[in-house]
Amino acid sequence: MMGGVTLGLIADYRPGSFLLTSPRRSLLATGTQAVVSEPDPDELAARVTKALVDSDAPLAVGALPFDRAAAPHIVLPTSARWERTEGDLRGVQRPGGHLQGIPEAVPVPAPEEYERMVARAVRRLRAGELDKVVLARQLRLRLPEPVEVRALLANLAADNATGHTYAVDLPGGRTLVGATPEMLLTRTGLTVDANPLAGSIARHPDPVQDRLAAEELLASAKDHDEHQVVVSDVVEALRPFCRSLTVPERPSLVGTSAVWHLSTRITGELADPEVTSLRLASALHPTSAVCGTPFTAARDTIAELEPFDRGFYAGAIGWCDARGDGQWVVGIRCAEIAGAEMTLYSGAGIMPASRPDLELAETSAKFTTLLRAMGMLTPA
Ligand SMILES: C=C(O[C@H]1C=CC=C(C(=O)O)[C@@H]1O)C(=O)O
Repeated sequence: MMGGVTLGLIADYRPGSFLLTSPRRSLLATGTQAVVSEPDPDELAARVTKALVDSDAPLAVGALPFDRAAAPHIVLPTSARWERTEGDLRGVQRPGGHLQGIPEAVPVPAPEEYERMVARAVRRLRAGELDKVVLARQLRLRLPEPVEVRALLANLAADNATGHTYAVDLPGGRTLVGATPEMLLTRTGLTVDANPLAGSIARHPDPVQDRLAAEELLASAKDHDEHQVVVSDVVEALRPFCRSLTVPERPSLVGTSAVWHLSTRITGELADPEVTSLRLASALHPTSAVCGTPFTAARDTIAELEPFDRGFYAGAIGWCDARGDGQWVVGIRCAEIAGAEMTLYSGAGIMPASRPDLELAETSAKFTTLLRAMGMLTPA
């Protein structure tokens, strides 16, 4: 099925591997020497660094869950390979079939209930109880056959060449697979980069309409406010670790295959070279791009209104080496896969000016990243 197609490292992906692509290079890690699942961020970073120094593992890979108190899943693999990301990644044949043809596709909550959730959140936001909250929903699919993760990864990478395609094994025989446009944090020596995204609009198959959608986003006060909340939070989270920080005045526009986003690239210089990328990722995550602000009020609102546990959705996925360098991305535009069962996740930032119908439409657009890679939607 994948013959003759340039897939880079994805061709060697096997169940249990860890894959993270970026536009320039991709990482495939295999085997397990040790697993670290300590929730305390300082302790986690210290244990992972010690394990790396004491072992011959080239780096540590894995995921932090959305809930800071829940156990992370960090693995010391037996081997890791880097490869330049191929410029001409192409997808493989998509299984095909329209969503209506899938035997079971259950939205959780039902769309009208999601709109009610958003309306409740908007009332709280307008009453000043919090400034922003990100509310997510699921789409649960039961497929006729187990999901072919490698083929799905190939399609995700082909459709989302400017983002990060990932697969990470989770405890309990589940795999989190996705293609995120959002880089949480990269540490290279003393340099730290973060690229928060927030404020979105669905893309359009017609180029003229697509450009109009992008302009609508760039002109939207609600989306700029939503974006600014995230930028301020990321800057505040990085400040204690950095000697200096550079923050552009205005966001720029980035596009995935499905959505336009407002994006800001923040750069900093670390004050302490001992602070690892894993420690920084734990300090930043979950940002208000996936949770909200103030943090505690947003987290409690999510726990109260969302009818499921996010698990590793909206967590952080990445790697860290013995020097502390590494990269972590935000675990969105993803699905948790267990055999023939697939749970897709999609969230939207809710602000006082949010409209429930538009937030529902935004989450539907975000689902299309996975649905298109599964061949369940005609490509735009
Ligand atoms: C929470 C998600 O997206 C976040 C990232 C970028 C833009 C977002 C927004 O505009 O709402 C979300 O904050 C998701 O895709 O599930």
